[in-house]
Amino acid sequence: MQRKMPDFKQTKAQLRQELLKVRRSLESKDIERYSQLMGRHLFSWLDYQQANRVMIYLSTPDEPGTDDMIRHALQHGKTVCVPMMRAEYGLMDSAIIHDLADLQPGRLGIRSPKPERTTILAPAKIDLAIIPGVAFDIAGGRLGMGAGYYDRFLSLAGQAVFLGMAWRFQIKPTLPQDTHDVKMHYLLTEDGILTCRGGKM
Ligand SMILES: Nc1nc2c(c(=O)[nH]1)N(C=O)[C@@H](CNc1ccc(C(=O)N[C@@H](CCC(=O)O)C(=O)O)cc1)CN2
Ligand SMILES: Nc1ncnc2c1ncn2[C@@H]1O[C@H](COP(=O)(O)OP(=O)(O)OP(=O)(O)O)[C@@H](O)[C@H]1O
Repeated sequence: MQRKMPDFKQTKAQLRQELLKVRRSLESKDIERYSQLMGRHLFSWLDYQQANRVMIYLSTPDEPGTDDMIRHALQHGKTVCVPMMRAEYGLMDSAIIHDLADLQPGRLGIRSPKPERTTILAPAKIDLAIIPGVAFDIAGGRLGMGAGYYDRFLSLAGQAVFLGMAWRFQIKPTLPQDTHDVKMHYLLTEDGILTCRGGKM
């Protein structure tokens, strides 16, 4: 007999599986087009324009692409940092990069900064964090890959505006939430930027 997960965890796991299946079925030309639109929404947003230190996730092929955002932020003189997973599962740092060439293939199919090319930025110094998700809800709730990397990390980034970034179909009215789940202030999709209920104004 299969061991039963608690209901809550099971609901999250099931939802994660369903949404990832849809995400992985997207066509690359749509991914490219929608990612470009998302870039345009971001670049014209005041919170982005005013941010000096920006943390941007390193996209996998089925996620909204962030390479153009990284290039744009670097060209505009911002300090850009990216997630660097530690050897201990569930823990990560933010590493400053100067170029997309500072990256290499990493664990879990996610690119990672080359350690010799990067320095760590304290999470408390980040102004804006652009965060991936498997799903978000309109109150800012987030469902991630299920390892708790971002929940742990963002609890240390108290200064930052949290911008969740996902395809429109990943935004749900409500998601199951744990007490440790960190809430997004805004969501970015191909349709634009949405302010989360109870988020920073
Ligand atoms: N681009 C990106 N970077 C990110 C995240 C993310 O969602 N997207 N994360 C968000 O928190 C963290 C990584 N979290 C992850 C946790 C588990 C799995 C995972 O189990 N993946 C595979 C197994 C892959 C393998 O073992 O090779 C799976 O989907 O089955 C992936 C990422 C930090 N960096
Ligand atoms: N701040 C935290 N402190 C301690 N444990 C945590 C914290 N955040 C998450 N966890 C634990 O990590 C595991 C995964 O959490 P959860 O399902 O919320 O991950 P997620 O948000 O989907 O993943 P990720 O952030 O990697 O995308 C859970 O067992 C959870 O209890």
